[in-house]
Parts: sequence; C-alpha cells; structure tokens
Amino acid sequence: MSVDQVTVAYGNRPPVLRDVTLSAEPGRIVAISGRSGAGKTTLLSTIAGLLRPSDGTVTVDGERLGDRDHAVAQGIVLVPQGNGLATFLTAGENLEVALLANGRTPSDARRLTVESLDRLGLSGQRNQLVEELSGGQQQRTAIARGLALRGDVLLADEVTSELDAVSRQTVLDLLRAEADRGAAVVFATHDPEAAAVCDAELHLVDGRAELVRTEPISTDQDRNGNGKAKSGQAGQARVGAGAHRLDQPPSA
Ligand SMILES: Nc1ncnc2c1ncn2[C@@H]1O[C@H](COP(=O)(O)OP(=O)(O)OP(=O)(O)O)[C@@H](O)[C@H]1O
Repeated sequence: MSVDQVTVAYGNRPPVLRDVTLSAEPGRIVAISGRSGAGKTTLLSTIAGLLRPSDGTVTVDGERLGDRDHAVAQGIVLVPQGNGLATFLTAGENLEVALLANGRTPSDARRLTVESLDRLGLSGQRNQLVEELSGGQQQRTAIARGLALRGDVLLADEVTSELDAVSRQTVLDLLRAEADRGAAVVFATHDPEAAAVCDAELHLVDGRAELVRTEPISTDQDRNGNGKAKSGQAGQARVGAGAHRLDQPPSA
C-alpha cells in the first residue's frame, strides 16, 4: 500500500495533510506519530477510503483506491480511534456481525470470534454488552474485531491509549503477529515508546510528514557481531523503562 503526495482537506478549510507520502509493506509495522491534531486519524481515514484526497493517490496492489467499499474489498481493515463498536450488542456480536459482513460463514464467524477475543484476554466478556465493558475492554474488543478480519492492511488508530502497560504490550505483540502473518500494519500513536518498537516511523507536524526512520531502532544488545540488527525474534518488541527490544522484519 502506498500513499503518494496526498493532500487532504475537510470541506473548504486549509488542508490538514499536505504532500504526505508513505509506504506500508507486508511484514512491517509503520508508526504514524505526531501530536494531537497533527493529522494521524486523517491519514488513516484516507487510507481506509473514508476521506478522498484533493491531491495525490493511495494505491493498493497497484490499484488506485476508491471509496470505503473498495478499501474493504482490498482487505484494508481499520481499528478506529474511539473503537466504533455497537454498544447495544455484546462484544462477541460485534465481531460476528463484522465477520458475517465480510463474507464468513456463521460457523467460521463464531470460531474466529472466540479465538480473537481469547487473544485479547476477553473470553469472559464475549456475552457482555459493550456498554457494560470498561474503556480498556472496549478498546481490546475493537482490536479483537480488527484482528479477526485478517486484513492485508491493518490500520490501528491509537489502539493502546486506554490500556495499562501489560495490555499495551499484548497489543503491540499482536500487531507484530499481524505483520508476521503478512499484513502491512500502520499504527497511529502519540506514544513515543510505542512508536519506537515499530519498524519505521513517519512523524506528522501540522499535516506535513517527516520520515523519522525506515529501520527498527536497535540497541547494542540487539546487534550481532557485524553490527546488523538481529532477525527472527518476532513478538519480542518491548516498551518501557528504556528496554527497547526490536525485531528486524522479514524483507518485504
Ligand atoms: N471531521 C472534521 N472536520 C473538520 N476538521 C477536522 C475533522 N476531523 C479532524 N479535523 C481537523 O483535522 C486536524 C487533524 O485531526 P486528526 O484527528 O487527523 O489529528 P490526530 O493527529 O489524529 O489527533 P489526535 O491525536 O488528537 O487524535 C485537526 O485540526 C482537526 O481539528
């Protein structure tokens, strides 16, 4: 998936994104960082087909992206900021409905729902109404729904903002697992520690993008004798307390 020199505005207002370019490849997690209001959600919404750029293009598998339906057909999954869950349904129903709409059979939808909620530690919440869940449980339900859909491109918008350190690490590990499965993961976050465990980082300032790095950050311990970052340690990215542990992604 690539974003080429995209400019996005809301109505007649000045553009929120200007000339933004980004490449997201299978097997890699790219962080979109930046302060509140910098344009992270706007960028993810554009990649999800919810907003149309006034200039530039979003391309998936060589095909220019159209509307949201086209994005869904192209396997672009969005875990939105604010969750986007139906609060009057149970956690499980939120997943099943999305899976059925995605063309899964009822039995597949049930199986994937159980599996995905379990990965997020939510087995006990499957039959609970979303409105009865805590903020963090709701956020994890939305992530479970996004993972269950097994997209080719996973857009995760501030998906760790409501979580404690342990749950945040679980979610970062799951994003890594999605990348290892072959998805291109785009993760918007204002948390520098979470951004640091991603493979690349694009920083937005007032709608303009600066590519901070295109390789994982690596500590001395993570380097082998010839100075190259170690590979094949999927799922071990760690945040917090200066203990960045980073994985070399498979070459895409
Ligand atoms: N629907 C909208 N209509 C008009 N302006 C909007 C709309 N949504 C966002 N904006 C504006 O676009 C700019 C970027 O917002 P966006 O939500 O993309 O930022 P963000 O980096 O995701 O912020 P946060 O970290 O607070 O979620 C802001 O100035 C915001 O006011």
